[in-house]
Amino acid sequence: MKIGIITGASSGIGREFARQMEYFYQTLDEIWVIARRKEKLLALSAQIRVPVRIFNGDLTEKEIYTELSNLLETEKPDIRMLVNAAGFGKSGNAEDIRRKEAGCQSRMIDLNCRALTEMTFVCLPYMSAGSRILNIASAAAFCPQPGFAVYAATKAYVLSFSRALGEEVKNRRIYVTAVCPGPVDTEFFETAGRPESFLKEKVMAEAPQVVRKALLDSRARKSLSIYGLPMKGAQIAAKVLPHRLVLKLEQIGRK
Ligand SMILES: NC(=O)C1=CN([C@@H]2O[C@H](COP(=O)(O)OP(=O)(O)OC[C@H]3O[C@@H](n4cnc5c(N)ncnc54)[C@H](OP(=O)(O)O)[C@@H]3O)[C@@H](O)[C@H]2O)C=CC1
Ligand SMILES: N[C@@H](C=O)C(=O)O
Repeated sequence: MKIGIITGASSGIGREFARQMEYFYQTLDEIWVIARRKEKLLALSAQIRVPVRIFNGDLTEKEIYTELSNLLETEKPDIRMLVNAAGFGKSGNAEDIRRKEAGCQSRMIDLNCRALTEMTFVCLPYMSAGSRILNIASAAAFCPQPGFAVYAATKAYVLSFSRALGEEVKNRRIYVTAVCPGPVDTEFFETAGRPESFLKEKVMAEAPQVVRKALLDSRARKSLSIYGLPMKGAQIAAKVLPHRLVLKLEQIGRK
């Protein structure tokens, strides 16, 4: 059985991957989707031609990994594509966030970093030559971001982990792509709060385009997928300019 697995499929970027995946992989037997909101996953499954298997759970808790591992062990599917999209952010000074919402940033690290890593290791034994992993990092990974400090740090982890893992599994012909979008119009900002920088509002992208580019880049075995000129510019700027200067420019961009 050939399958795709998508975390964070109940909304935004993850849901869009679920919608587009069947067109990129015409031979998939099932798509397995993971998120906490079951009703959203049920609604998604009604929109997709390929049978969808729903895993309703919290990726920061261990139960979901036990359920998934047991099923993988029983069914031994060939995972053709894993998309790690579950994640969240929170705008504001890190210390203020901690004062107002104790535990929020630790949960963010747990979901954005630990859960993504654990999902990858749970799935890798069931991946074979030509399989793909897409880890949703962010353009926030390119440089530290005051006002998004912990979030940007989690995404720097995702980018670093993905690129190193990509080298480690290359000899098995498994291809890893770190997807680094700038702001995308999804429910993300309901949790994160509207972007502090007016520049982010100006470059807001749509999930279908970001996902289409990511799937094409994955097909082309690229280790990095960056949608749109503004974010490509941001990546180059973060590479060539001293981060001290980029940090100053970011502070000017904050409202
Ligand atoms: N939107 C943006 O501007 C950008 C987003 N990203 C990244 O893209 C990814 C997807 O975000 P996006 O689609 O925009 O945001 P959404 O808020 O629309 O989607 C987040 C998804 O993560 C799931 N999720 C959240 N917490 C948990 C949890 N504890 N356990 C399981 N699933 C969870 C949510 O499902 P549920 O609530 O049902 O559990 C939802 O499906 C994230 O990693 C985000 O950091 C990167 C760059 C830009
Ligand atoms: N890239 C976006 C989130 O990851 C943002 O910077 O708002």
